[in-house]
Formats: sequence, structure tokens, C-alpha cells
Amino acid sequence: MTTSQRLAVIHTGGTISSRPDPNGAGVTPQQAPSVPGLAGVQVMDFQPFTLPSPHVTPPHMLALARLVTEVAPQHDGVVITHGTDTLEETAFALHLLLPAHLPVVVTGSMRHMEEASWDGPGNLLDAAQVALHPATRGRGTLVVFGGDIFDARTVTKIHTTAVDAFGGYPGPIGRIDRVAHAAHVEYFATPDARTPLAPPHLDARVEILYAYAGWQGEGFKEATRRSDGVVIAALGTGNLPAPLLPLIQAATVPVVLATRTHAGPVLPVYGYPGGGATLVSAGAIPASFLNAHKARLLLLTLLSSGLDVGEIRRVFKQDAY
Ligand SMILES: NC(=O)C[C@H](N)C(=O)O
Repeated sequence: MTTSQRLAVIHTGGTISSRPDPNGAGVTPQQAPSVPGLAGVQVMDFQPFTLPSPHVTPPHMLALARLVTEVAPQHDGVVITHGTDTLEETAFALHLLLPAHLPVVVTGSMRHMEEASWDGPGNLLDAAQVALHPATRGRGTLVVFGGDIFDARTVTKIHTTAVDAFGGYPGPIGRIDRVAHAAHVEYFATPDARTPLAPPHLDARVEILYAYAGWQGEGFKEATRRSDGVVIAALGTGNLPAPLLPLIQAATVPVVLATRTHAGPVLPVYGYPGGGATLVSAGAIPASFLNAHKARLLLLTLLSSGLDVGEIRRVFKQDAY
């Protein structure tokens, strides 16, 4: 006798749960989708909230991590459906908060339920089969979209409307395809192991500022005054216009330097005023390969965990996330 596998599906909203509003107010999340065609799998659905993903906040992410921790021991895998706009942020938060042995897969769709090309069922089936696959164990929180399997640290939304909406440098770490009706899952890489963080809340306030040619630092002082930390989506390898150098030197909260460029690390290369080397000497913390919104979540999680600036610097420096 074969025992069936148990899958937990946690629905949070997004286009995968959406259809046009009956009152003509546009597309809105309304009804959770069901996992199609999974013989021999017991599916248990959970719906902690039903939100468009621009309404998802770090406290929602912490609540999700707690729900996964609660349900995962009774299941062989966990799938989370989520809106795509902030999907990578929730996936990265779960990566930070959950131990890597839990098979958690986040997915969504780009087309809503009433479109002929609705990509929800395919992504959901892929996510379910990846979550239940033995090779997935130990890889932490993953994102599955369009048959590609991504590491939560590097995945990013790369297109506003295409169904292959996710990518990121250096690309997928695996792939799910089908041979006849059987899932064929292959991995090319395993995310590094790390210790999960256990913040009591995710309420620290961290803002992002976006650099541009001619920025004189408008908004910087205000952002540092009203927040616990600031992330800058800087230029190239982490450079800024010269007026930012004294502002960063005088900042009293941690300032993390990410890049607005879509791939590559932040490195202290340039020594002109505002060059990355001068900013790091002034106290800025390079975000390595993390994009600005993931660097914000890491900083927010570390601040909410009570770490001081020295410890925060060490976590970013050692890529200990
Ligand atoms: N494709 C989507 O899910 C986009 C939607 N605006 C959301 O993130 O909720």
C-alpha cells in the first residue's frame, strides 16, 4: 500500500486568486485557486489573508513564516500562492526566517482566472510537485514560475506582463518539466546553508532612496530622521554624487548601499568623492548582490532582531543570510 503525500497550500491573494471585479472596478483578488490534477496527494488549504501583493507588509511575512512553521511538520511540502509584485520580498523574508530543511515554494500567476492564458494552474501544479520532490529538501524557500526554480535570494520580477516574469542574476537553480504526466525536476545548484533569524516582530522602519544623476541628497536627512535604517539604490558598483558623502558620514542610523543596476555586486572600487570606496570608509554597508528591496528586508529583520550596527555590518559582509 502506498501512503499519500500531504501538501499544505497557503493562499495569500495576488493575480492567481483574481478575476475582474463584478462592479467593474478592475481585477481584484477574490477566490483561492485549487491545485489541479495531483493524484495521491492530500491537499490542505490555508488562507491567512487575501491581498493584492502591494498590500503585503513585513508583519504579514512574519505571520506567514509562523504559519509555515506550524503546518510544515504535518505536511511533506508547503506551497504559498502570492501576488507577483512583492513575491520576491516575501520569498526572501521566508528564506531569512525559516530553516532550510522545510520545503517551501512560492508561486503566483501573471494572468487572472478569467483569461484564456491563465498561468495559475500550471504554476501551482509545478510548485506543488517541486515542493513534494525529494530533491527539494534542504534547499530552503524557493520560487517556481514558468517551470524555472529560483533561489529566494536572487530571484526578481523582470517583466510587468509576460508570463515568464521572473529571472535574476545568475538565474534559475533548477527546472521542472513533464515527461508524459510525470514531473521531471532537475537542480543545478543548492543555496548556501545559513541559520534562520528569529525576530520577535518585523516592525523596524527602513526606507529606500533611489539614486540618480544630479541627486544632491534630497530626502536623505528626512529619511534618516524618521527611520531606523536607510537603503540606497546607488549607481553602478555603489557610487553616489559627491554631496551624499558628508551626509552618509553624519548619518546616525545604518546606511546600506545596494545598486539600481540589475545585476552584480556592490564593491568599494572608486575613490572620488561619493565613489563606493569613500562611502564605505564613511560607514556605508555594501549590500553585495542583494537588490535594494531585499537589502531593506535584511536590514529590517536584523534591526527588529536587536542587532547593533557592528553585527549588522558583519552579516552583510559575510553574506550570512
Ligand atoms: N501578477 C500579480 O500577481 C500582480 C498583482 N498586482 C499582485 O502582485 O498582487
